[in-house]
Amino acid sequence: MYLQFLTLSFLIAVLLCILGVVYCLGVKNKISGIRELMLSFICLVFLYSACVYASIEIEPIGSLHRWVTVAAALFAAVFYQRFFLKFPSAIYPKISNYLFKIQLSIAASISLWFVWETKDAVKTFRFNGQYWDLTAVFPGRVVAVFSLFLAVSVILIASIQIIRNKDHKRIALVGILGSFFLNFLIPTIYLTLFRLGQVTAEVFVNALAISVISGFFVFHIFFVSYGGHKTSLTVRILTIVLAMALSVTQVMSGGLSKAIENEYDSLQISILQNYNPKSIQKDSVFFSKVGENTEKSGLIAADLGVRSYLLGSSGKPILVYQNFEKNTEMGLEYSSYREFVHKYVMDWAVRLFLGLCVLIFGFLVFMKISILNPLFELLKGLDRVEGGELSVEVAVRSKDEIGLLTQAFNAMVRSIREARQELQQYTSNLERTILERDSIYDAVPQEKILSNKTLIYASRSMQAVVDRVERISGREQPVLITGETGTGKEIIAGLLHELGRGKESPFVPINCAAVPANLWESQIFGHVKGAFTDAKSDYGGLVAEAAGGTLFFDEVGEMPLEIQPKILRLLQERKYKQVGGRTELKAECRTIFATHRNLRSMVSKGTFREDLYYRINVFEIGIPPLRERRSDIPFLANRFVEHYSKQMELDKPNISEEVMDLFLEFPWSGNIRELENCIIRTLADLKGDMIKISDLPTELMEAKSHTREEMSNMPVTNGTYTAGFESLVSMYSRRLIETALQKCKGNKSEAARLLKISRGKLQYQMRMLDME
Ligand SMILES: Nc1ncnc2c1ncn2[C@@H]1O[C@H](COP(=O)(O)OP(=O)(O)OP(=O)(O)O)[C@@H](O)[C@H]1O
Repeated sequence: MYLQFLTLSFLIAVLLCILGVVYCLGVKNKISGIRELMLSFICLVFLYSACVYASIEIEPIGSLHRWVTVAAALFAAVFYQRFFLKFPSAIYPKISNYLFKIQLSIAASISLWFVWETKDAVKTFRFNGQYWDLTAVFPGRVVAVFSLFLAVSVILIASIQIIRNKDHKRIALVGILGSFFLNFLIPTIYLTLFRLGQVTAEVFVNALAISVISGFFVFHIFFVSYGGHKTSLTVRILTIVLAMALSVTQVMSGGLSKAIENEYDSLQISILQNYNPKSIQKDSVFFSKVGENTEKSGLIAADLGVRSYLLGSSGKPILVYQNFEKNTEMGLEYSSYREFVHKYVMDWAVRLFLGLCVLIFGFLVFMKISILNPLFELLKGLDRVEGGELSVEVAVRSKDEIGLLTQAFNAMVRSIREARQELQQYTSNLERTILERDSIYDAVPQEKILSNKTLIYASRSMQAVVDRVERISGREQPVLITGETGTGKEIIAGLLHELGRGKESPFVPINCAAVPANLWESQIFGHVKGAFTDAKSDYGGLVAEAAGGTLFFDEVGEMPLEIQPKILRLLQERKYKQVGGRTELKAECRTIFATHRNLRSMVSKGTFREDLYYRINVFEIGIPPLRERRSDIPFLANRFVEHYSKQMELDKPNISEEVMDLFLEFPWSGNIRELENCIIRTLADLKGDMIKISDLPTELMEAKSHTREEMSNMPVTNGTYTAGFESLVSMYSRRLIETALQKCKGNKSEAARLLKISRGKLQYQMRMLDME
């Protein structure tokens, strides 16, 4: 048995198809590029086999494998199109479902038509020779037209998928058009030339095969690169390797069959001229058929009256044999065939080498662009990070493996950057706390009386906040107030408003977390009667209500993303339209925003618009949490006791020293609101004229007993403080961390939670104390 290159290429294709099916059955990841490559490759092989077999009458559909291929190809083409209609996202699902069913029915009908045309052969099981030469030409053409229609539609659908994907639209379209040109225009040109008799069938088939392979190659590179596949790098490499393998086999098989044919032609001529029946050797080995010129060779065979003969001519023996009554075929004798192939292979090996050099060069360029360049960019980014530049963001050029690596690198740099910011914040807080501690006992209370509240403060940090409010109160630009919940953002917004626009002007607060998503626009901008079902009358909206005064957006971090562009326009152009209204109205209010969220990190996560963030953040006022301005606590506590005892009609009680110490130590995660609530609850149940520990809400009493227990563990035993302040604090911190870690079995996150600090802070402390 002699394997020809053509057979080899078919074998490779079949093998790849089988592997592909096995692979696809096991793949769960729907956006795997490898799965997509395998599926479309299987369909493609069938599709083009059908086109070659059925459309071009190089050889009419004859043997069983051709018949099966054509029928299978019809179904493959339908599935191929279906695949692209659903991948990576479904296009017109309802219509495409109907389309799929109709196409399946057409494929089934054509297949049945084949069977009908060949019913005699099916009955007698005669799938040999050229049995269907005449009968099946017409359905063959239908298959060709149908398959080509499906193939064109596949490219169009893939183009739509790429356009819908939005990224890299233009370059992807260039690729698709290129592959369309290779896949369809080149074969069509060659088909026309072939029909006009300008090129031979072999040239046409070779042109078809090469353009299909390269078209497939280009199509895949572009579709996979820009279709958002996570495994696209592997697929692009696989595609190139596949294209190389197919090109080699195709060029070899095409060239070889052409060369053999030429050889036959010259041999036939010389044999027919120098025919001598006596030189024939019986029972020689036959390897291939010639098919052409059977008339003359048939005459020779008939003349000889035996089944097979070896004719010798010009040193090259050729076999003539008769296999059926009327069919006579010719072929080279095996040893001369082998000699011929060897000679031929050497000749073609050189050309192939040159071709492969071009492909390898292309592969290297691909490696450089797709892999090496992005990797070098990553290395450069790394160098900059090592040099302390943490604002590095390496551009993500694709969504493939290298793209994922770049994203991971960027995420890593981002978290280092955030950790450093956190650390800086922590250090400055620490410094502030130390300053506060020093000033706690000589603080002097200050008051700002607002229309409905009194702002009290004594700490330096709050003094700084109030100074800043006074400085910027006259400006028109938006102000962003940040700080933990309950720190007094709204009261500061009130101060800003009253100092700037005056006590008489309106102050309109809106809590962004409390507005239902569908009512945002009409609440802020107002609506005209009948603009929507519930708009029974005209409503001016909050912007109009705040005219001449201030519109205060509390919890701005909760503002829905869809409404943010409208607020941005309001701030930029100071104009807005009511829902259902036609005229543009002028906004005449000042805007203040407040949030307890970290808007900067929301921007980097894409949950808050960057442009709006920069627009509202013209002046930022950060309010420190209560635990960092403890000198305010005694004055706030006394003011709340005074205010609420009056409200509850009680005689104003005093706060015991022990309670005030606890107030100063307590972590107050809810800040001033928590302190205020604690005093209201205490007053409600108070008996007597002194607030004692036992009168406090349970969580504060528990905190007190824990603090006592913790304080008794302090490494100060003899009251001499010989170790000095720094080492005593370090020793105590070490002991606290050790006990927490022991309790949590070494789990740092849990220990940090127990100590009520962040994990990062715990790790930082452990490093400072040499505990790691
Ligand atoms: N310095 C202060 N002096 C007197 N009362 C204060 C002070 N700061 C805050 N308060 C009171 O504490 C409570 C909470 O304050 P406010 O509502 O302004 O905080 P917030 O930061 O806006 O809270 P949230 O983030 O929950 O909106 C209010 O009752 C307010 O009157």
